[in-house]
Amino acid sequence: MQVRVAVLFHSGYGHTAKQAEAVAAGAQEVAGTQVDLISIPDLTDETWLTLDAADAIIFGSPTYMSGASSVFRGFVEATSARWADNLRWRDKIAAGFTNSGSMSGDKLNTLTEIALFAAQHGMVWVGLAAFSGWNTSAGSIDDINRLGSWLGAMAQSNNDQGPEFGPHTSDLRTAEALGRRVAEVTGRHARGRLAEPELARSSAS
Ligand SMILES: Cc1cc2nc3c(=O)[nH]c(=O)nc-3n(C[C@H](O)[C@H](O)[C@H](O)COP(=O)(O)O)c2cc1C
Repeated sequence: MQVRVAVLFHSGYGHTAKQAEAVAAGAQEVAGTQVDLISIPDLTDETWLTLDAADAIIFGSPTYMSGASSVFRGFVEATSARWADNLRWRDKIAAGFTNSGSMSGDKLNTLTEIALFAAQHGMVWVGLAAFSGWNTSAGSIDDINRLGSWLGAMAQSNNDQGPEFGPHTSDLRTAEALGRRVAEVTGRHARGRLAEPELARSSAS
């Protein structure tokens, strides 16, 4: 069966867009996954329907002033019509990613914002599930999850360099890992939902 994963993001200067492309590439590696990569300024009536049809949505925003960008927040508020429609996005898989200039830069707050937003929609949150890297004497800047996040994928891009130089390659591999994981979990979730009537029949008999 095919599952649909949408990657929905904002990027003011192109760095988070690169992270979003890596998330999408990771999801695309999982057989049976259709991936739609959607930038918030490009949202149309049609791409809103793509979000409605997705089995999973992975949300991404740069960290601006300790939280999601105002463009991303505008999108969050625009989803309230879906929320009011009896939680139209209930039970979709959700995940998140963010990128900022500093190693911390308070970007955990951005992921927390995104996770709470997904919870308000009744979505099912999927974290990174990858041990933190770069935190032992033998660790390396090239480790997966070098910034040590469980909630979602974090990336860092130098403030004085354009997106041709950042985010760091290990953060892009971490983003790919998030995309892969979400696609795999979404496949399992979708297959489980398909099997529900079958399971109900066998437990009733
Ligand atoms: C308005 C603004 C606020 C920012 N606030 C933070 C911040 O709180 N923490 C941080 O580490 N970097 C901060 N930055 C740096 C950005 O997160 C960083 O440049 C990032 O790579 C931008 O991603 P983008 O190119 O996708 O827009 C800020 C940048 C801008 C423009």
